[in-house]
Amino acid sequence: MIRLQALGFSYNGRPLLRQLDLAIPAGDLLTVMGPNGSGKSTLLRLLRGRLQPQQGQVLWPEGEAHRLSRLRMAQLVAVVPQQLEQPFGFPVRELVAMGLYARRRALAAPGRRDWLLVDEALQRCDVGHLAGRTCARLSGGELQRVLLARALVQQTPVLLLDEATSQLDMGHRDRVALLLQQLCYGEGKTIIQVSHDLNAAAQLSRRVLLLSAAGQVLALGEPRQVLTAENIRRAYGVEVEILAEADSLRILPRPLPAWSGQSLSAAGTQAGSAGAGRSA
Ligand SMILES: Nc1ncnc2c1ncn2[C@@H]1O[C@H](COP(=O)(O)OP(=O)(O)OP(=O)(O)O)[C@@H](O)[C@H]1O
Repeated sequence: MIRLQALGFSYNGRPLLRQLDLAIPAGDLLTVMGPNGSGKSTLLRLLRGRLQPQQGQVLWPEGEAHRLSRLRMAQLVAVVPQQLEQPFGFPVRELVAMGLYARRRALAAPGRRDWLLVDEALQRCDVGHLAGRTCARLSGGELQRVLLARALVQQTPVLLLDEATSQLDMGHRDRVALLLQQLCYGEGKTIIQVSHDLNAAAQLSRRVLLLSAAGQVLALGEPRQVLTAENIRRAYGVEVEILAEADSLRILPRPLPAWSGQSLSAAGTQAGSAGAGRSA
């Protein structure tokens, strides 16, 4: 169980997350959603102790997140980032093997069992055929699957994904969605993901946390309770149609308005003006 208690955070005095209370039980599949700049990635950084809360706490069973060592945190949580900060010259198989280091005491070369683990993760993420390629030459979607494989090799109880499937084609997105469900519902991992994909969140998640543009909690709960037309309008300032059936929830965006010569500011489509809706 991870607990956020009255969590608050500001950048340069500009408040972002405020009074956030949240309990994340083991085995949760929580999707964090909200407009650009609402604090989703910041929340993930606070969760893994890379940022220190200015108010409140982020509590893991082992202690406050920002007080845990990097090694301890790497044994608890594997992160799939949006992208690599720098292009990597490593071969794919070696990058994935880096996920092993949180579990190994010495800097010894990986053994046979380690490489089996690496190859299994490569297969699960459908990047086995890329094992010998250089990371710097991968496409965006290929690299995202390689980074997911690295996270699997880390064998942590918790996975954090920051828009980790944003560059996948439809086929790979479905495949990774199934893999995430298997990891969570079949293998008991806790998954906390940031996503802009309302439909994937609706199908996959146990719970959704929807933030407002100002970084406050608009709604938290099961997808059906959170992903309502009203909440989506308040968060993003867009109109959607919700098709709710017994075993599925589909969110259909209304067609884009035709451009009729108005300026963007007059169209009022910015998420920052969430709640105002479209004036066009
Ligand atoms: N190091 C920083 N210093 C100052 N401001 C920052 C810093 N990092 C992020 N911000 C600002 O804080 C806000 C929240 O950023 P964050 O990356 O958490 O948003 P997000 O919800 O993940 O957005 P997106 O959907 O665009 O990925 C943004 O306005 C961003 O510009």
